[in-house]
Amino acid sequence: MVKQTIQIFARLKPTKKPTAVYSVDSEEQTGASLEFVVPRDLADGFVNNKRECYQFRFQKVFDQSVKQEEIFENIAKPVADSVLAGFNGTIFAYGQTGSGKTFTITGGAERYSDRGIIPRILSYLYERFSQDSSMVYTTHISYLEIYNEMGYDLLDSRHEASRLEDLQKVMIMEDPDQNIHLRNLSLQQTANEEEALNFLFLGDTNRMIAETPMNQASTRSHCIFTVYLCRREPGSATLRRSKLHLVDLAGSDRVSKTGLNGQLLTEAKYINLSLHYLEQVIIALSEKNRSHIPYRNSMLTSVLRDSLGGNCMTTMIATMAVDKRNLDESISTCRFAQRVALIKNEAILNEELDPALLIARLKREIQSLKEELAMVTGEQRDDKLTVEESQKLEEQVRAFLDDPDTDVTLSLGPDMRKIHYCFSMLKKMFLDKQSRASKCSDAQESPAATVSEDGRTAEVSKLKEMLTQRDNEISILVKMLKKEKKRAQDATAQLANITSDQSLDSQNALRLSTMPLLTEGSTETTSTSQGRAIQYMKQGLQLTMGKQEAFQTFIRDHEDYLTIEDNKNLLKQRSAEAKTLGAQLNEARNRINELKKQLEMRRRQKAAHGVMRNHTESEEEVDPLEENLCKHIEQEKSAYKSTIGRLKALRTEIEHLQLLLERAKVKLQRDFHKWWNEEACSVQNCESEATARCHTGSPSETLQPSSPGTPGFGEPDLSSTVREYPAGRDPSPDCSTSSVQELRRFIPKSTPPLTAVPAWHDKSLDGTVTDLTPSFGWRALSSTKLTPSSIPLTGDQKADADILAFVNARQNLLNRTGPPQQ
Ligand SMILES: Nc1ncnc2c1ncn2[C@@H]1O[C@H](COP(=O)(O)OP(=O)(O)OP(=O)(O)O)[C@@H](O)[C@H]1O
Repeated sequence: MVKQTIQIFARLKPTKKPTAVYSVDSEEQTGASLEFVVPRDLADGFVNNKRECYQFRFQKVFDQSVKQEEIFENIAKPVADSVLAGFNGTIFAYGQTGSGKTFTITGGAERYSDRGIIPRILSYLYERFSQDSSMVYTTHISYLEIYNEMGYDLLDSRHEASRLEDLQKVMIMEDPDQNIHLRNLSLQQTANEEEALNFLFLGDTNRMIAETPMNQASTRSHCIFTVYLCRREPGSATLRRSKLHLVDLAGSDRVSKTGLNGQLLTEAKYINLSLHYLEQVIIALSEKNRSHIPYRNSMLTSVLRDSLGGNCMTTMIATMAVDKRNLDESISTCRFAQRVALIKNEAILNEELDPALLIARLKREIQSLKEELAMVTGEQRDDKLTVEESQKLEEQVRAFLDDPDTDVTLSLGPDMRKIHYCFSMLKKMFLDKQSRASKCSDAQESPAATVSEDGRTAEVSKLKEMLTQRDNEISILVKMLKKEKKRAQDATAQLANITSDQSLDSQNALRLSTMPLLTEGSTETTSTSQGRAIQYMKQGLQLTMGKQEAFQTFIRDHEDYLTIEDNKNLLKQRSAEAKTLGAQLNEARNRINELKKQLEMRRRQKAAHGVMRNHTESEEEVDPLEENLCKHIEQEKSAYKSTIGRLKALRTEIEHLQLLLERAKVKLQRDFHKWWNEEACSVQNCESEATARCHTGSPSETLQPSSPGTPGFGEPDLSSTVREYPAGRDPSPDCSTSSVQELRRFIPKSTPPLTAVPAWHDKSLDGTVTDLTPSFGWRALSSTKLTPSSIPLTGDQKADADILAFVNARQNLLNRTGPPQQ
């Protein structure tokens, strides 16, 4: 890397006009200085009139008489040499219009000796190429014009024939490494000096020229002639690429002084703007600690990015006209150059490897290494393993995996092909195993095996419902158990209190006399409810064990239980009678048949005997045996008819009993269903009340009995109360169905109860007779003023006293509190 400030040179344009007072002090070692002396009377405007002497330092100052040859030798040739060495180089000319920039960079057209830097460098480069046969040089040329911030390719063949605005614009592209690339700028390869000069001529011809008042030969565009050089040693992959920018900038004249207008003023503004950005970049580069350099502000600075503060050895030629009238512009140019001189560049040798050559070299190296390896191992290796080698490796890998010894190794030798093959095999096996495992897990989580969330929820709610039902059943059964226990205790206590057989008989008599009988009214039910009950009975098998047990207990406590049992027994009895009658009938029929046979036999014997004797005589004779037989037959027939009549009546009675039983069963089921639901509601209410008490912080955690009107086993048993409480003390205003039913056990019906035997002759057979015991329902007791005479009594003294006491107590209570709600 070469660190170097931009080299600045000054070149003064020859003039025959009166010149400003200046002096050039050239010193070999430290460079040269250019000094302008400005008389006070001449100073005005731009020039600070307080100063008379302006001194500027340059690497070298080329006075008016210096020829192009010397410029090339001193300025261009060192740059060309560095480019040949592989560094980037830039030479740019800066100065006011007509100061000799183009003359310096390109040269004058009049004399061959006026050739400028470009043709001389081209000539020099090709000369050097020819002198250095150890290297292969390749050159390309581009010629870019920047006009009004637009880039044009001066080597475009269409340039001459087209207007400037119709030409394709050169675009600036920037890669991620911030390297600038110019799209639409042609790179022309030139094999020799002549080709290169032809392109230079083409570009110069195409160069946009517009006349201005200041200088008719002046250009208002920036032109960059670039030579791309590639140097390579034959057979070597190393390349050295370098480029040389030769830049002819537009005139640096101040717009105010040039007096331009219209289109030219616009151009001047662009030129000045472009140069202004160039100045900014140069100022930024010359200042220390400036991190941002505004290269992107203009196309010129973007293209010259490498040349200004980058990887380049840059040289500036400040061209000046030393006429008195151009003194201020010359001083301005010198000041600009002084800033440029502060910019440091870091040029590096642009050496790189040719990929194609590198590949070829590596291939050769691989081949030689293979040959060496074959010599050492004694075996020739191909790129791929043979089939036998692959199979052998697979066996080795399987043996390695199957070996339970964890320290086992897989010996493959120094052959990388085998190592790679084994690794790829292991990876494949691993991936296969992974994929199998994922398939298995997918199968386990298949939709068929997954119960849907909805299904689960429904199942859970169903189970919860069943759980609640079982809880209710358990609660009801527990209550029933308690009740049964209490009854048993009461019964035991009562038995203990009974002292005489008479009282025991009285109790039994009372029990029997108050036994409710199955009446037609009690079986009253609508067809709908009956249908439901029958349906319910049909579903009896579906009852839970707890409910079935409750049902059995309920039946035992039901008011119709004894009636049903009596009717059942009666039915059995009648069935047995019918069976007996049937047997009697059969026997009578047999006897009659037997008698008929005997009679027939006797008559045949008589007939046979009559044939032998006088027929008429025989007819007149009366046979006492025959008469006796006929008489017996008649008697048997009569008895037979009588038995048939009895059997028919019995069958009718049996059918009626069956009907009664069927109705009783229906009623029983209906009552049980109703009772069960009420009990379930009661349990739930108790639980919710207990929960509410818990939540409200009630001190009582005990489950309270059901409220009046709500049936439940927690209530006092009315039947036992009636027996145990003295007259006039009504234990409870309970109006529940169970209480009424209990009451019915102890109160006889207002009309004689229909016993099973006479009932089947009654018109209740058609089932239209209404309940014959309504006056003993709760409504009758609560709303009717009963007198002892209107109350049907049992005849038993103690039972009747209990009934009257209960009725009076109930009536007294009602008088105080009013009738209870149904
Ligand atoms: N050193 C020199 N020796 C002889 N002639 C010169 C010299 N420098 C410039 N000239 C002449 O001066 C005239 C103007 O020069 P040139 O065109 O090079 O100026 P310029 O700075 O390029 O102007 P512009 O800014 O307009 O391009 C030309 O005719 C050129 O031949």
